[in-house]
Amino acid sequence: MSAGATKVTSDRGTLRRGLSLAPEMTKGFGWTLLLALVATSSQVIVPLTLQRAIDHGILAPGGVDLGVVRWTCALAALGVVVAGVCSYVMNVRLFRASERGLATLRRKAFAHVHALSTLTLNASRRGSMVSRVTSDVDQISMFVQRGGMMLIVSIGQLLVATILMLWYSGPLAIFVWICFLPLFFLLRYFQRLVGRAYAVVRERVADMLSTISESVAGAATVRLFGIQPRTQERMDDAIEAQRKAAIGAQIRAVGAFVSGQGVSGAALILVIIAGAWMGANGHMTIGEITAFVFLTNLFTQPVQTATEVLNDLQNALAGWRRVIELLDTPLEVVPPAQPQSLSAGAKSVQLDHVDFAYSTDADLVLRDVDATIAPGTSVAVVGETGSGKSTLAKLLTRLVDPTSGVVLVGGLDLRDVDDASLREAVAYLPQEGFLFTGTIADNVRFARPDLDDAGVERAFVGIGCEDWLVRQPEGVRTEVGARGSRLSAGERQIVALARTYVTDPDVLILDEATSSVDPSTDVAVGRALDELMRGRTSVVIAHRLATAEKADEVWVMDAGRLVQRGSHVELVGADGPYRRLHEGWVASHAE
Ligand SMILES: Nc1ncnc2c1ncn2[C@@H]1O[C@H](COP(=O)(O)OP(=O)(O)OP(=O)(O)O)[C@@H](O)[C@H]1O
Repeated sequence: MSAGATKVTSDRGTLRRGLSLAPEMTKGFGWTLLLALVATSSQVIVPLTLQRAIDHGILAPGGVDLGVVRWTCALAALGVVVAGVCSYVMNVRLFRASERGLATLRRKAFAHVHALSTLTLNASRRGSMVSRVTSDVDQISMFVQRGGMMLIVSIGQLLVATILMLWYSGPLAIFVWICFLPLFFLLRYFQRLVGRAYAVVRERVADMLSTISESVAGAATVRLFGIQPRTQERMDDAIEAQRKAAIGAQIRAVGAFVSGQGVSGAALILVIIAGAWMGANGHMTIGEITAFVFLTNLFTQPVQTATEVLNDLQNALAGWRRVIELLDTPLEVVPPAQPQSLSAGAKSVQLDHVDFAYSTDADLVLRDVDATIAPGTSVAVVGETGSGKSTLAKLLTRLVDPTSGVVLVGGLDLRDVDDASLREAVAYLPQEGFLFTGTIADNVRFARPDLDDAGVERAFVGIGCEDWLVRQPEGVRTEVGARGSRLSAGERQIVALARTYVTDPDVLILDEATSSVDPSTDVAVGRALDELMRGRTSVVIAHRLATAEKADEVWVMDAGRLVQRGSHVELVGADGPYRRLHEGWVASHAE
């Protein structure tokens, strides 16, 4: 997606911003950190007690002191239990906090997708949006739940191990650090390398999901046109690109991990050699050397872990960046600062010298459209394909805002109207009413959740389609299938019309269906439309002669301009584009 307004580039910036978007993730973090520290500190009790047990118990000057061995073992056991309990509680807390935070992030991302205008949604591929809300957030969750916790423990472990190593032997502790210093630089290098590789992976995953969702949504078209091989090829390419990117990133990550392991092993050997030398020269006791080897292990673990965490972290950062980019995509239709509500009752609709272009560098698709519709009257908008009819409908429903000029409903500039009030007062019916999986009643109820089955039935009576409803196998409880696939196009329209009817809007904007439906359904749809439009201010993008004839006024659009307006009878009588359009309609009917 190209529309990221604020580019967050630095890892730290991304992390800070990401966490601020999901504050639940860091809520109570202090306690979690404390638990991590207690767990880590308890772990180091083992090498400490081991040293005591060897030096003051087993190798005690006066012979084996079983008392010391006993209490040191008991202390070690206590350390292990405390470490286990703290680690358990810490994990649960971390898991809860991260899941809450991720849910918020998903919700925010999803809400933003809905708030984005249809333009942005068209421009950036929907699959990419889906991947931002799903798999990108999953990557963040993997890091926060696994890597994040490991990182906290590791840092604590590194600190505690260093302090204790310094306590036992300053020179040997410094020696261990010197052995690991090259690894820290190597890790920085790998971090950059792995980071870039994972950014590519996230993009490839998004591409793949886009391709999959498009192929699934267009499955029928693919089959009808026999383009399975081409579609399969596109899918294969997307999957292959994702596979290659993932392997490339994994190879780099494994490189980082193996370097960590190599350096850790080498350091341990060097410590044993150096320890043995120091022991031989009387600088350290056997117990201290043993404890030191344990501590070195405690030190190397986090360093190795860091290489693994790096993997998750880079993947998560790449995901986080994409989620942030989505959230930073500016809304084209900005909510009003001081929202106003539309008053109840019939409303006028006015276009005041409206120009519109789909983007700043595109040509105007509507030019100086200036007209008013009186409350309760109907307008049929006609014109050649591409003349701007649907764009006009988008402006009237505020799916987009004018480039210049004003759209007013009930005397209010739509840009000042509260969204809920606008959706209540102005209903839009697209050519293909979108139905969700569920029953007919569920779909009608979306608009009015309080409605019972009888209320839904009344809606069908209201639009004159009760005969159609009784023919459905289970009445209002008939399942419509995914996206209404069990109903015909015309039947889907009937349900969509009933859904609009129950919202009782004051203004209706509808795009008349062009798809032909069987005659009886066609009659039912026509009747429903008439019922729905009765007494309401209506704008119909008309594709049929009958609709234009019935409307109080006809608007003729041509190349983005409103070139003619008047009643059907007036316009047919005048020499102009409408008459030509009308002749075309009549001719096509006569065929
Ligand atoms: N999302 C979009 N982005 C960019 N340009 C668009 C977009 N939608 C429509 N257009 C352009 O705007 C112009 C008007 O399109 P519009 O869909 O309003 O025409 P229409 O009269 O409704 O056509 P039809 O009768 O075929 O539906 C066309 O040139 C079209 O290419």
